[in-house]
Amino acid sequence: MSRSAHPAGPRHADVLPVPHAPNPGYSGELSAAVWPRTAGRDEDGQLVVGGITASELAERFGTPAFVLDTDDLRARARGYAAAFADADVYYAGKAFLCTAVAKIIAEQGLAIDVCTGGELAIALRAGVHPDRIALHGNNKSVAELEAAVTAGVGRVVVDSLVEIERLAELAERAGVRQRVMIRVTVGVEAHTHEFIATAHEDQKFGFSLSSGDALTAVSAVLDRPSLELMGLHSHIGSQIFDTAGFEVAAHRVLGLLATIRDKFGIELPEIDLGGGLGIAYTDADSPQQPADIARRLLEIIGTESSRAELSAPRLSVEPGRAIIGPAMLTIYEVGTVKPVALDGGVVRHYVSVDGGMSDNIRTALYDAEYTVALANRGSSADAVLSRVVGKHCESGDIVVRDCWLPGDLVPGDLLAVAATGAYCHSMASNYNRVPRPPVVAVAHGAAQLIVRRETLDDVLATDLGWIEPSSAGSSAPASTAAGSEAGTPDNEADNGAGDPR
Ligand SMILES: Cc1ncc(COP(=O)(O)O)c(C=O)c1O
Ligand SMILES: N[C@@H](CCCC[NH3+])C(=O)O
Repeated sequence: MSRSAHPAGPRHADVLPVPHAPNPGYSGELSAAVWPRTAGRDEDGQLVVGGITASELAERFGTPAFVLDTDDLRARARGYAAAFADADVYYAGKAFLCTAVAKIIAEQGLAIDVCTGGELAIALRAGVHPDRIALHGNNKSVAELEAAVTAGVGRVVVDSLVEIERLAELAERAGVRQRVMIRVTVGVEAHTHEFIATAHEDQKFGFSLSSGDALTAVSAVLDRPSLELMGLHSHIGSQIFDTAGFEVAAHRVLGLLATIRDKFGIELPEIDLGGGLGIAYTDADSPQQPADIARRLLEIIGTESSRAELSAPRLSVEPGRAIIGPAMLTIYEVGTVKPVALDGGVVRHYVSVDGGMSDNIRTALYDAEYTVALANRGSSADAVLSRVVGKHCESGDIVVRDCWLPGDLVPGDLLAVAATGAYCHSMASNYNRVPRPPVVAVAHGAAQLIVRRETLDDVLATDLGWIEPSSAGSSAPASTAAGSEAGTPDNEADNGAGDPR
C-alpha cells in the first residue's frame, strides 16, 4: 500500500530509501503522474509551468509561492464533470478555495461544497449560483445557517438534531423551504487502499445508521414544513484509491432509503457519496480514473436500487483533492544545506527552505509523502540522500522526508514540490508569525496573483497591544478593574482606533 498522504499512516521506519534509477525529478523528466500537466523542463533544465520558468516566478512573486496551473485545473474539473455527466459533482472547497478557483470550477459545470461561512462568502463573491452551493459542517453557527438560507443555497447537509431545529426556524422566519440532505455515518472509514467497516461509528460527523439516529433525523426533518428532505449524504474518508469502501457505503445508504420508504412512505430522490478520491503524490501512487470510478458507483447504485425496488436516486460526489491537488506546486528557495552523518557512514543533506509546516502541515500531520525537484537549473551532480525541511522551530518541520537531490545544491537554488494544491494553503498557519505565501495562477506564459502574500503588516494588524489598566480609584481585582471578564480590555475602542503603544 502506498503511504503517501495516508491520514493515519504508520510512521516511517528507520530504513533509508534506495535511489531510483533514473532519479526522477531532481534534474531529469518530471513525471506526468505527479506534476501539473504543463510542467516540464526547458533546454537549461529549468522547471517551467504554464509557460513560465521557476526563476521568473520566484523573481516576480517571491518564495515560497504556490503556483496553480489553470489548464490542469480546468482539465481535471472538466474530466470529473464529463465522467459524472449523469450525476452532480460538488468541488470540496475545503481543499483550497479562492474566488479565482471557484469561478474556474463553476465554469466547468461543477457545483461547490463549502463548510463554513468563510468558504460560503468566497463562493458567493465568485458569483457561484447559490443553488449550486451545498453547506456542510458538524457545528454550523446560527449566523452561518442564516447566511446560507438568506443566500438561498441549494442544499444544507444537516448534521445534528439541534441544527435541524435551528435551520427549520430560520427558514420559517425567512419564508422559504430549505432543501436539506442528512449526513449519515454508515460505519465505513476508508483511507487509501484500505477500508474498515465498523459497527459503531465513534466520530463527530453525521447521524449513525446502525443506532437508528439517522431515522430519527429523517423524522425530525419531515416534521418541519420549512425543510425539504432531498436525500442522504455519506463521506467515508480521504485519499482513497479503491472503490470498495464507496460500494459498501452506497449499499448501506440505499438500504436506508428503502427503510425510509417503508417507514415514511417516501422515496428520497438523491444520494451524495462525498469526496475522498486519491491522487498521486509520488510515482508509487496509482489513482483510478474518474470515468472508472463514476461507472462503478453508478453500476452499484443501479443494482442496489433495483434489488431494493427503488427508483435509482440521483448521485452526487464531492471531490476536492482530486481536482485541485495535482494542479498546484510550491516553489521554495534553499537557504542552507547541512550534511548530517547518519549511522553506517551515510550522509543526509538537510536542505532548509524558506517555508515549511506553516504552508504544508501535511507531512508533519499525516506523514504525507511528496515529490521534490530542483527547479532553477538542471544538474548532473550525484544524487544525495536529502530531507527538505522548513524554517520553523520544530524538528518535525519537514516538507519532504526522504528524497534524492543533486549533491551540488547551494543557497539560492529553487526547489519545487509537486501536488500541493489540496490542504496546504487551506491549512496554512502563521506559526512563528510567518506570513502565508501567495497563490499565482499560470497559463500560456502569463502569471497572475490570485491570492496575495501576507505581509508583516498583516501579521501585526491583529495585534492590539496592551495598556496597563488603571487601578486608580478602584480596589477591585485587576480583571474587574480592566472591565473585562471576557478578556477584552476596557480601552478596546482606543485600541481599535489607533496604535496604543
Ligand atoms: C463532507 C466532505 N466532502 C468532501 C470532502 C473532500 O474530500 P477530498 O478532498 O478527499 O476529495 C471532505 C473531506 O474529506 C468532506 O469531509
Ligand atoms: N486535510 C486532510 C484531509 C481531510 C479532508 C477534509 N475532510 C488532508 O490533508 O489530507
